[in-house]
Amino acid sequence: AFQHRLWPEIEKTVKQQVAMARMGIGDCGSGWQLFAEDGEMKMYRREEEVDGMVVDPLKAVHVVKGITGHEVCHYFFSPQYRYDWETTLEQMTVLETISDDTLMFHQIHKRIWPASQRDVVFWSHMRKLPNDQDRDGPDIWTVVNNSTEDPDHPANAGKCVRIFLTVCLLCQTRVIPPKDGTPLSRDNISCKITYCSVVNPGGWAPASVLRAVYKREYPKFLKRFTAYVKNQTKSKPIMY
Ligand SMILES: O=S(=O)(CCO)c1ccc(-c2ccc(C3CCCC3)c([C@@H]3C[C@@H]3c3ccccn3)c2)cc1
Repeated sequence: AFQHRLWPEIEKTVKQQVAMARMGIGDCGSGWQLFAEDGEMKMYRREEEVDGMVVDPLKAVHVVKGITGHEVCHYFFSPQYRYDWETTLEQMTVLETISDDTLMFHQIHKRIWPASQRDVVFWSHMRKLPNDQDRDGPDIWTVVNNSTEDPDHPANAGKCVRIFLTVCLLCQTRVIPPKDGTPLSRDNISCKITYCSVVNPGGWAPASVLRAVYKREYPKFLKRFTAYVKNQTKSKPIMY
């Protein structure tokens, strides 16, 4: 197939991000601190600063009943649903369709007072991965979003401060077949979701403000997004 200029970077980043997402939280010595918990959802962060800016890596793990990893990645990747679940989104543009599983986006996010408004340009790639731990287990699905440059959208040219991010959504479907051999239903499936993100806010913003934004927005985002996928899929055939 035709090699897009970004392909080597996409390959490398996906492998790297998937490997990191699969690593557990490790013991508390690993610097991950639990900062939000809601039922099956657990959110961890590491406090890190680059050039005095908060870039706290985030790792969330969640188990959601009744949906598959393919369905979670489909609704996360596909642009047509994004305004339904991404509450901080003010504008989203698909800049390039690199392939049917790889897009380039420009997004302007709502201003979060007192920080100035932010925008981001990133490529987004969705992929099914072989389940190398359990050969005949269900596949693993992932979406990786990674900031990139676009000559038509230079950073900090307009009113927005350009942010930089790397995001990995890794989903593992679990199937527990019913004892009595009846056909599988959504009651027999669940999805283990690992969401990793590192957001560099671009321009300086007070650490206390950013950490408050992260603490509020990330749990809200993951709960809202997973509830959205459950609602969208509940009366549709299971997409494995
Ligand atoms: O997973 S994605 O690729 C989904 C596609 O949309 C993605 C996730 C998060 C962001 C994002 C962009 C800007 C900001 C801030 C930084 C300073 C002021 C605005 C934030 C802060 C962390 C808070 C936040 C967290 C989660 C959701 C929305 N807001 C997050 C962008 C994309």
